[in-house]
Amino acid sequence: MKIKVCGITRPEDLEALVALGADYAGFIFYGKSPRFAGNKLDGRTVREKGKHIGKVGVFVNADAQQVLQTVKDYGLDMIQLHGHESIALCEQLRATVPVMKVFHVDEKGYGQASSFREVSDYFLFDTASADYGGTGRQFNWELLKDYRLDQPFFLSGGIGPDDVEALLQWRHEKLFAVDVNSRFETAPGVKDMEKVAAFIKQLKQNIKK
Ligand SMILES: O=C(O)c1ccccc1NCC(=O)[C@H](O)[C@H](O)COP(=O)(O)O
Repeated sequence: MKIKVCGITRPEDLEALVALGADYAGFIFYGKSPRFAGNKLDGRTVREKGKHIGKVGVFVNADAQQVLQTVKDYGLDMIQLHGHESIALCEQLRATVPVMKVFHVDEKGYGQASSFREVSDYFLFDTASADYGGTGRQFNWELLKDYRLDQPFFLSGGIGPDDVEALLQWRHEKLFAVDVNSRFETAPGVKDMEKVAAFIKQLKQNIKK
């Protein structure tokens, strides 16, 4: 199982993630997020310090030009579309960069994921919220048990330091990565690297695939 740590806003946190062997770092390019990276990290820093980690840019209802310029500036390896982006926009962007479309999970299911299967490389499943993401709240993972699409998914939403055992127990053949964020912070955008280190170590040491 891969690990993505989202909401990185400090060069030292990016460096630490690389040293810890995290698979992906997430950078939020959504101005209303308290984890907005656009005014705290410049492209050169991210490209240089993030050479050995997958760099994922998180966008919410941004237009194609803004996304593509950011992909170029920051050397992003994948984009995470966390808002109400259309199938057409995903298709357009995917011609340049791999796309991970986000769906919010509730009792009704996991949104329109099946309609986006031709235009997404991955899905990310997060907790439903008006703020889009970073809620620190978990959804019931069992709601994904009937997920049968081809796309591998990132499991997200309120995953915290105490969830290692539950993650190791929970099995789904399409579970590709776990995404963590606000439960590993001392303040929004400031990661608690001791907690992140312990989480990565425990998960990587015990995971079977
Ligand atoms: O984290 C944010 O502030 C955020 C705001 C708006 C859109 C997305 C955002 N985060 C994207 C992520 O991928 C988070 O890791 C995901 O929502 C889970 O966050 P958390 O519940 O805090 O673990």
